Amino acid sequence: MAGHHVVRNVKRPAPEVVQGLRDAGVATVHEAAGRTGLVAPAVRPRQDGAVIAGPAITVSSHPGDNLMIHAAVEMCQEGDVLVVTTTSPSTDGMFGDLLAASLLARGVVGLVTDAGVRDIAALRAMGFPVWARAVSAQGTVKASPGSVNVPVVCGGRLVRPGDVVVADDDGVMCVPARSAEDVLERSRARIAAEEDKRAALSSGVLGLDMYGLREVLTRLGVTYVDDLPEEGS
Ligand SMILES: O=C([O-])CC(=O)C(=O)O
Ligand SMILES: [Mg+2]
Repeated sequence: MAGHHVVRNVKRPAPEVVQGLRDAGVATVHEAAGRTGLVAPAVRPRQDGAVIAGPAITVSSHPGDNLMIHAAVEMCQEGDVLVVTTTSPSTDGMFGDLLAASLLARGVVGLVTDAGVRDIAALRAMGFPVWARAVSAQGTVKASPGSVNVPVVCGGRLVRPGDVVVADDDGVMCVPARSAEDVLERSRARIAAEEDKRAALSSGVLGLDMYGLREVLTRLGVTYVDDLPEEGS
């Protein structure tokens, strides 16, 4: 489908599924998704301690131009996460406290962007969390067409509108809408298993024994010696 579009309809996943993935956190969800779906770590948290999850509203924008972010705000609903990408690499500060005020008014829980943000002190003070490739004061214009709610690539990951974006201090995950329930189930199983492991490790059990890693080391030819052998011996 050629051209630029603002797509109105987004199929959003069930709120319980979104909430469950948020509670599980990025690292667990990433493991549960078979170690797929992680947005590149260069798209990193710009505050401490924020944890969000929500359906993605996506923006494909011309670099250095935030016109389509303004168009996207109107498409956002309570609980959504705005995901902004540019059609070629850009670190321009295309998002700041004014746009955040607008998103907060619609109940949006955070921004993930492959480009830059600015007004970072104000964003932190107002409690609007952002995960961004850059912080840059570089200003942008409102002059070029783009699209809202089309599939985009953010930090090397495909993000479709309505996919579940989970973001915390560890980074950003995108869970495809069709596998969100399955990934939640696997996340819960991992959390339960990790409770037992945490208790064992805290009691002094070694990972070497708990995971059967002594055999792995042996198989890989790793040997234990009391002292490093002299060179040449
Ligand atoms: O207005 C802009 O171009 C971006 C910005 O700084 C804001 O949203 O506050
Ligand atoms: Mg500003």
